Amino acid sequence: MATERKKTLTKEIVSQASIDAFKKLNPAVMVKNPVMFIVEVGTVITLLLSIWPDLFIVSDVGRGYNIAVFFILLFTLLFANFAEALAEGRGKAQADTLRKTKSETMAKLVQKDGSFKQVPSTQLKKGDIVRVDAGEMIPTDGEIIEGLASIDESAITGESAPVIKEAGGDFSSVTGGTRVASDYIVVKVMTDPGESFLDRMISLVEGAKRQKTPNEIALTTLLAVLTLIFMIVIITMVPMAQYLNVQLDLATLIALLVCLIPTTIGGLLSAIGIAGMDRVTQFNVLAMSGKAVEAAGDIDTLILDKTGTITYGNRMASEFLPVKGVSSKEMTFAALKASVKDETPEGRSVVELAGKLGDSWAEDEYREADVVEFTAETRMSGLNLPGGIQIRKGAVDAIKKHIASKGGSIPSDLEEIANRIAKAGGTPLAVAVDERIYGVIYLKDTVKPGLKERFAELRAMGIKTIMCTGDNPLTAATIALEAGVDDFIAEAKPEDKIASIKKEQQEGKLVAMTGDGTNDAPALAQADVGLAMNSGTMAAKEAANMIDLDSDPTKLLSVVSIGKQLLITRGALTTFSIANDIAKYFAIIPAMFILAMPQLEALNIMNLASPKSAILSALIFNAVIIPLLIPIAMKGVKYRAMSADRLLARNVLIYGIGGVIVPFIGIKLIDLVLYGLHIV
Ligand SMILES: Nc1ncnc2c1ncn2[C@@H]1O[C@H](COP(=O)(O)OP(=O)(O)OP(=O)(O)O)[C@@H](O)[C@H]1O
Ligand SMILES: [K+]
Ligand SMILES: [Mg+2]
Repeated sequence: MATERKKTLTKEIVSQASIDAFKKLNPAVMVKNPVMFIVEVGTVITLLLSIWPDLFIVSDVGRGYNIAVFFILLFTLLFANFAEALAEGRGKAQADTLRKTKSETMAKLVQKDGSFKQVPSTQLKKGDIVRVDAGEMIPTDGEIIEGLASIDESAITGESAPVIKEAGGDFSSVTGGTRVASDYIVVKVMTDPGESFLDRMISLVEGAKRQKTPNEIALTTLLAVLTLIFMIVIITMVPMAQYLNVQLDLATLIALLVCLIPTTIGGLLSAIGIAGMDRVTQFNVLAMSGKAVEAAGDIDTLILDKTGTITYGNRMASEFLPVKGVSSKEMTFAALKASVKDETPEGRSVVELAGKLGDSWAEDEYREADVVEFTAETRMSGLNLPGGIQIRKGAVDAIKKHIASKGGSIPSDLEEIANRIAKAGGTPLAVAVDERIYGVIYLKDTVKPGLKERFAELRAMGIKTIMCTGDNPLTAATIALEAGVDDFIAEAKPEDKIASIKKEQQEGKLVAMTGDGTNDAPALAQADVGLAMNSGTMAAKEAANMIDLDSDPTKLLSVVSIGKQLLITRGALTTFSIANDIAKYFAIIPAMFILAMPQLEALNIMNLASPKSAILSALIFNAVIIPLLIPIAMKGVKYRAMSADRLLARNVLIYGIGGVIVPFIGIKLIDLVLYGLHIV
């Protein structure tokens, strides 16, 4: 499981990011980031001043100073753009690989008369029927309507072991770009050109449609307001300086402004978000939005579907258990009759087991029968024969109700047999012909390994796990115990799954849901974080805002950590950035005004070489801190499982106090170097 894709930063990614850093200087792109846009405006003005030093007002600072400020500002912009481009780089590289998978294939379109016509895969529309044989690539997304095959999904999941897919049930969806390894399948196309899973995956990993999350928008607004406030502060300094007879030329004012506005977080903000999304992808989880990843960081409750999520979901008939007074043979035949037209994997497994026990059926006998298909609502399936005979199998309580409504009696040992199966974690299905119950089918399923430990970790993070299943309470209790969830809800219909999510949400909790079935789709859509298993149905995958390519429900643990890490990283670097700006203020102002106001000497703890040196040193520090923080922005601040309050206190301490101290040291060092080299 959990195959972590190891794709580190390659030389190509770094060199591409260097080129992109220049491309991103385009003001139309830049304007989306107000803080850095102000820096860009300042850069342009200092460029003009480098050419015509007296363009706006007569100044005696000299061309060299203007040129120095211009270059430092330009590098500030390039460093910020580089951070963003680097964060985007891995996704872009991955998108290129996926695009190769998408290369044009020919598909065998099934015609009305049953013959095939070769058409390019890009021309397939919703509703088309195609046949795919062993060795061929599945041309686009769809659902298997005939056949059973092993599918190599490595192109998408990176997992080399093939998976079995078959018509009917929760394992019938196939993805374009994967390959049929053995046998053949007939597939009904479910997406129009350009809307396939692979298309969505490509635009996701390359961040083409990346939207700012509400948190990011709020922070961007805050940063813009801070920028405005600092602009006012700088403008009011002009009359003050005039009064004190201190010369404040334009380049100095721009440099001061850039030092004071939150350029560090302004420059790294989008890189932090993109890197967070990318880290989720490295865990083989596709997140449809950054908002979902952030929500994962704050999840209180996790609701899980049982079959196909906690268990593997290949519920197979393993035994037929007749009630008293019914022979084994009669029971087997009743189970077979109830399942001959049931196309779900459960139904087919009953037919298979009956076959092994020597029973078979004649197609003709059931030609006229009405099929009663299984639904999660009725929790029954079966046949209505022409003579009026009703054959049913289904959840024991559902069959009991059905029999009671027909005036039949319940065999005395039914409960005991069903409970025995349920206590072993199996699913009992009662079988009835008209008003008589014949016995119970024992459906076996296997719990996925390693869940208990992972659920315990979620518990340590303060996340409650609830299993929600359509199965009976006894089976649910057994599986819940085996899997180690905190709580369970049994005999749940699709609307009960939604209701349980809404209930938690109304208590102000953020809810995650993992599921795989079509009946989970509404709940996946309702949850704040909906994680669909890749093994599941198309409907589930479409409703969810995340898909786990490894179909491992505990993957949510990793997503939660990444979400928390993303929120913490953003908070930590914002704290650091603002603390930095305040420190810079105290470094520069005394140095600038010391000659005019010797009383400031007490504040001049840095003792910088000259006002110019103070400004240039602060500006250089302001620029280089961005690339120095890129690793933290990309990797994220390490998340430790501790209470939110303690975590906050810890980060304010490290990044707040660090943010004040680091610039003092950094600026002093740069000042010493500039002075030592006789630059200022
Ligand atoms: N083919 C079938 N025919 C008749 N009854 C079935 C069939 N498959 C399942 N059932 C019964 O219906 C119940 C609900 O099945 P379903 O697969 O919808 O569960 P669910 O709501 O998805 O929950 P989970 O997947 O967690 O078990 C099962 O527990 C079983 O008793
Ligand atoms: K700054
Ligand atoms: Mg299910």
